[in-house]
Amino acid sequence: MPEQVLDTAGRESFGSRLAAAMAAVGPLCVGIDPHPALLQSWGLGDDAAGLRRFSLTVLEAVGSLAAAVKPQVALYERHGSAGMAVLEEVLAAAAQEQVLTIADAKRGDIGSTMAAYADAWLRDGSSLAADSVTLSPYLGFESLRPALDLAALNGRGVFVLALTSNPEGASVQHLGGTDSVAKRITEAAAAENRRYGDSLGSVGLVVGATVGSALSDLGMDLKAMHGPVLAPGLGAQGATPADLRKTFGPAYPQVLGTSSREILAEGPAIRGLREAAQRTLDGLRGE
Ligand SMILES: O=c1ccn([C@@H]2O[C@H](COP(=O)(O)O)[C@@H](O)[C@H]2O)c(=O)[nH]1
Repeated sequence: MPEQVLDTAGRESFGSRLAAAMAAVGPLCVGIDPHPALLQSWGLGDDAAGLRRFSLTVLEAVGSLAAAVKPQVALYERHGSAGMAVLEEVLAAAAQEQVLTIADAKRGDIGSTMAAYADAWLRDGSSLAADSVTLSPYLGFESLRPALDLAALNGRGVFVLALTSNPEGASVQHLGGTDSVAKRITEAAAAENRRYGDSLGSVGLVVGATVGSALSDLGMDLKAMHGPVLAPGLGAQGATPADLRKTFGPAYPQVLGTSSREILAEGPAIRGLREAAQRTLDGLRGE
């Protein structure tokens, strides 16, 4: 088992909890993305009741096969307050079942507003509190400080966008060549993770499974970043577990592969969802 690391307030850090979950279960995160087309194919309404049934079914099916689940916040938000109430229930149900959560909210703003986002997603007692949240560093990595500090205080974590899985991301993230925007974000995350020594830090990055040779082209050292790497792009976006191993090389042990639509398309049967998640997990484990 990985070494247990404590955060500022003396609780087990997010990085330590995630490392333990990845060691116990494997490097799979399942995305909970209740797209309208999926709700329809599951025979559910595109409404709060449909969202609730969809999300709790996914959790029941894959909770024991996933180191974490990642609800896509936008797909709850499009239902307004009723959708956000369902998201609160899903986050609470995952916590009850001791499945780690990554709220895929991609928040980012000036520091004073960022503090409010941090309160929503990372503060004890918030109805939306998750184990971790995705953040956008477009206003500058340091603008994320309120979330970085609150996460470190509360045993929670963040995943900062570095190299996203969509082809358009390169037009911003690759700028600067060997001193690229993405490399600067990676270095800033590495600096945050120094407090955790050689253990997995609580400041992770999002790097798409689809980025090909970008890591070596841009000279990005994810191993030295010492944090978890959330890698979307498996399945529906075309990447395979073998691509992940090739793309991440020596940093592969830090990588949490995440897949949504490819697995979700096998619902609503619990068995279909579980088999799809198991196939992805086997691929990620190299079995
Ligand atoms: O670079 C990124 C960052 C986040 N995502 C999110 O991950 C899932 C992927 O869903 P699939 O159905 O497996 O394609 C989705 O919620 C995205 O918003 C990403 O794809 N790429």
